Amino acid sequence: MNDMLRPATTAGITPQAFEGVSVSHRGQSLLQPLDLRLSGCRRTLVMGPNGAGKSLLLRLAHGLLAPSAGRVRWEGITPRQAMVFQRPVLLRRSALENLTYALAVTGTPRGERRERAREALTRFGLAALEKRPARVLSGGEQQRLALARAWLTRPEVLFLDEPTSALDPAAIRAVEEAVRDFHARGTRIVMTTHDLNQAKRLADEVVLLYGGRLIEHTPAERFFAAPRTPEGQAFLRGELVW
Ligand SMILES: Nc1ncnc2c1ncn2[C@@H]1O[C@H](COP(=O)(O)OP(=O)(O)OP(=O)(O)O)[C@@H](O)[C@H]1O
Repeated sequence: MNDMLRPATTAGITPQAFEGVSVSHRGQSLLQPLDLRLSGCRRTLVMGPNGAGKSLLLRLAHGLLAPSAGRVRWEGITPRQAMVFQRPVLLRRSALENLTYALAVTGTPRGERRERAREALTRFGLAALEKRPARVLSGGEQQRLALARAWLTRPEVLFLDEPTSALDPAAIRAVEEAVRDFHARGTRIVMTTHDLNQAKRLADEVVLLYGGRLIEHTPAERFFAAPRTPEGQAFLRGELVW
């Protein structure tokens, strides 16, 4: 079986460790030294006010940004990963071609690409739009296309950076449904959001950042019932602004 098509397994996703990781820029500290370990097939929701460092944390985790100090390492074989952004990065091609291209890059035989791409379009409610240029799709449609593309690569870990912040309620529901589907298929989810209710709906655990500091890494049930820290309590009351 082509390695890219190997099903993700819930048990064996390599843990990821942040060890003394910090980020600074021109002498200014953006992320203070933090230790964090993400493991298992969990849904980790990264929360915090604007500028807290959520996107930095995700970019570090996905290897898009190198830490200024410390290291981010996989405690074993680097898993298949995908990342979905607030504004999807799509090719200037049709919706279908965006997906067949992703399959080509990941080594899927030419003869299988169209059928698999069409299956994914159907799954994400985009079958009628396959010929439409991806760049003219609505925000919600583009996000679903980005999720369909990620779906095809069967990631073991999916990073999502504020994937719903520009979407209407129906599109938000569709993205949340997709996140649940990824997780049910055995994908670890690491996702940033501003939306407390969304975090309540989706999270197994919460990472709270504030002012570039890691404040809490807590099981969701405990966090939403009674956060350990004053910052966590203030955040839940809507009083932690920046
Ligand atoms: N390339 C960069 N150069 C300089 N400063 C940066 C850079 N990237 C991020 N920052 C700063 O680092 C801090 C954390 O940014 P980050 O984007 O991680 O915040 P965030 O928690 O995702 O915020 P938001 O909720 O507003 O998206 C911010 O003060 C931001 O201005």
